[in-house]
Amino acid sequence: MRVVVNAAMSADGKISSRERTQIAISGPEDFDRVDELRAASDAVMVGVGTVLADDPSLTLDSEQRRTDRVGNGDPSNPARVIADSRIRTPPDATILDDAAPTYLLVSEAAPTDFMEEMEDAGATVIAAGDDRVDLPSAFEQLEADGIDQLMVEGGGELIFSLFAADLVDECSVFVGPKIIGGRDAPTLADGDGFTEDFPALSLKAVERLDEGVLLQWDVP
Ligand SMILES: NC(=O)C1=CN([C@@H]2O[C@H](COP(=O)(O)OP(=O)(O)OC[C@H]3O[C@@H](n4cnc5c(N)ncnc54)[C@H](OP(=O)(O)O)[C@@H]3O)[C@@H](O)[C@H]2O)C=CC1
Ligand SMILES: Nc1nc(O)c(N)c(N[C@@H]2O[C@H](COP(=O)(O)O)[C@@H](O)[C@H]2O)n1
Repeated sequence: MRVVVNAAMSADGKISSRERTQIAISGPEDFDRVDELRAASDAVMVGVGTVLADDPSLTLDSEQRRTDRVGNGDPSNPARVIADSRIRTPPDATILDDAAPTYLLVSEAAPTDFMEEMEDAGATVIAAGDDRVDLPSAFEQLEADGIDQLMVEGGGELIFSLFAADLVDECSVFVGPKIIGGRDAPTLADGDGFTEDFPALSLKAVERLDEGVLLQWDVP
């Protein structure tokens, strides 16, 4: 499975403010590129922190792209994937609507009644890991279900874990014309951070977009 990380950060490297509310860092050109990347992916993933902060839909904005996917024999929207060890996703979260299939990656510590509630809401629950989602194992199960390209939008905790598990193939970051600041504001990769063996990136493309810059790296 190809794993493509895509996010937007401020000029000072923040993906949100310390209040963890959704901030539009991308401009219209970048949001359109994100929609195109979603359309080219089998599934779009975020961590439960992003679900709680943003209540995203993770679906396509463009009607034409939905029509094109159906013409190619795909569902109109890519599937949605949430890493949520103990099921903190609220039952009324937008990602549980019927606009696209949703996979909830949970751990064995997730309460059984919550798992049933999510399945009743239409989600496919995949359990992997004792206390926290074991991403390599969960990804094997997604791949077995036909997900060949997974786009990961964030947030910083999930992205760090993906780099730590050596699961990222490509990383695209839009750097927007804002300073957000704040030592507690989330960055592209949070978690515990690396102190050695820093993942190395190979620069693939640099492009001016909106009033910012799109940077694209391969992760060898
Ligand atoms: N500018 C941008 O492009 C984007 C910005 N954001 C912003 O990011 C912020 C949210 O980021 P953040 O708080 O880091 O949350 P994340 O979306 O990264 O979710 C993190 C949570 O995912 C769960 N999780 C389950 N398994 C794992 C695992 N193996 N590794 C890591 N996490 C796991 C954990 O909760 P548990 O232990 O309960 O399972 C963890 O706390 C919001 O402010 C949002 O607006 C988000 C996406 C894109
Ligand atoms: N690419 C990008 N640029 C920004 O400026 C952003 N704030 C985000 N946020 C991500 O998009 C999700 C919202 O998606 P929907 O519009 O609800 O489908 C949000 O949850 C973040 O993952 N991304």
